[in-house]
Amino acid sequence: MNQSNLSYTVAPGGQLHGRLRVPGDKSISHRAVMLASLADGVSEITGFLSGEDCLCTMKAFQKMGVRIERLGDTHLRVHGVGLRGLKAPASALDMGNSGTAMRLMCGLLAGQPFASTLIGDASLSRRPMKRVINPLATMGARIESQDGRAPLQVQAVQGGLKGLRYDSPVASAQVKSCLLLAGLYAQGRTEVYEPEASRDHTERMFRAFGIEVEAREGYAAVQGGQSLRAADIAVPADISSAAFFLVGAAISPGSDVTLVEVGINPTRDGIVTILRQMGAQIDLLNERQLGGEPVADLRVRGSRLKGVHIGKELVASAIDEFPVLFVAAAFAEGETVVTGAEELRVKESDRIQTMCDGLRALGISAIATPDGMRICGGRMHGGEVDSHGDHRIAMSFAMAALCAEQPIRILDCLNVNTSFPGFATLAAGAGLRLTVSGS
Ligand SMILES: O=C(O)C1=C[C@@H](OP(=O)(O)O)[C@@H](O)[C@H](O)C1
Ligand SMILES: C=C(OP(=O)(O)O)C(=O)O
Repeated sequence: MNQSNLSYTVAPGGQLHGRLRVPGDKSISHRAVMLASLADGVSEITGFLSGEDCLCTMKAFQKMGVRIERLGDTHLRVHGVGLRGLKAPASALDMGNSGTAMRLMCGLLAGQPFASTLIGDASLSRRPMKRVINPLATMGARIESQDGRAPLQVQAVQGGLKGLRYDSPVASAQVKSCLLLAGLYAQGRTEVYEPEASRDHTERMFRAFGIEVEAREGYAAVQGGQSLRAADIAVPADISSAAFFLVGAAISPGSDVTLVEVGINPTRDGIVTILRQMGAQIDLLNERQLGGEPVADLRVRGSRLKGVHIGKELVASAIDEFPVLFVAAAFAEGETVVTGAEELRVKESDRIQTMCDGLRALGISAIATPDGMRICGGRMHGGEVDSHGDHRIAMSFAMAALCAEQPIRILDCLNVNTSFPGFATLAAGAGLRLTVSGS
């Protein structure tokens, strides 16, 4: 996607109120489509995120011969073709803006008896793919790239893949899940060790589809050749989308918001831990299980926040929430220091630099470091920021307006649709003074 002329203008002040359901979890929606497509039998997915990223995954499987019915905006019926039932796609598979889709598909396609090509938009074509290409090559896959970047040409391999034991240098669920998916097609066992625990949705969903997987913190392993049996999946609301409202309500005194049915998987709940350390008032209500994942209703009320130090041990469990956490830090008393978060530099944008530039443009004192940021809480005067087409940056600065002194204009916001269709309407309904212009 090229730069869009869709912008947000958010008038300062206001509070957030209400009982809201943010859309379905992006990570879980991708995986649900993938595993349902590879299963024997018909699966239904409810609460599916019909954002651009997951729609790319859905279209990729349709191109490979999987019948997927859309029974509603968030309700899919997937006619699985079995582990070995995919057909060669007639043209390149477009993964849009989605790193998760490209990396997971790369593993899954490496096991197919046909060649395929994965492409993406300008942002995705800049992101590093050697982290999956190299271990897949050790398994016997042949993937050609543009010096480690998309387009990726995945070749059919004679003789199939072989399992591997991989010590991943990064805590990345995308790398781990890519290898576990390839591992389904490999001879023997595929094992992945990680420096910190990354999100475990793949492991949980493997079990739901009848795949035996051995998993513990920082380790996951699967035996090749297992078949998947169809399963119905109910997707929880996405904690990464809820995060914008958690921070928006936490920074604006008088706010009181309840976010319902939010996934609180312990590999994803770093945002709650960190905000509570900052002094936020968050209650977890009605904790229960949904589709093999823990969920709760999260009630958050405005409070005074204080700066904190966030180190590597919390990074993976809040990786996509740092843009909005930097906004919380901008309004907290004292200094917030984030370290061990260099992965933020290779997301949809360089999220350290983009956030630092934006915060400084709005009058906040922030210093980017190679692996994080130092932010001094203070007064935000408002102004114009560029999201660089990064959905999470756009939504984070929108929430900042709640405590700014002047309006904030945010450029290039179209990609909000990749993860959070309906954000502007939901946020405005809850009290954010947001107007959208352009297309
Ligand atoms: O596996 C996933 O669904 C994801 C893993 C994370 O990426 P990394 O695995 O690259 O850290 C995260 O940033 C991304 O939004 C979704
Ligand atoms: C990093 C993200 O997604 P992906 O890696 O799938 O593009 C995100 O949604 O913040």
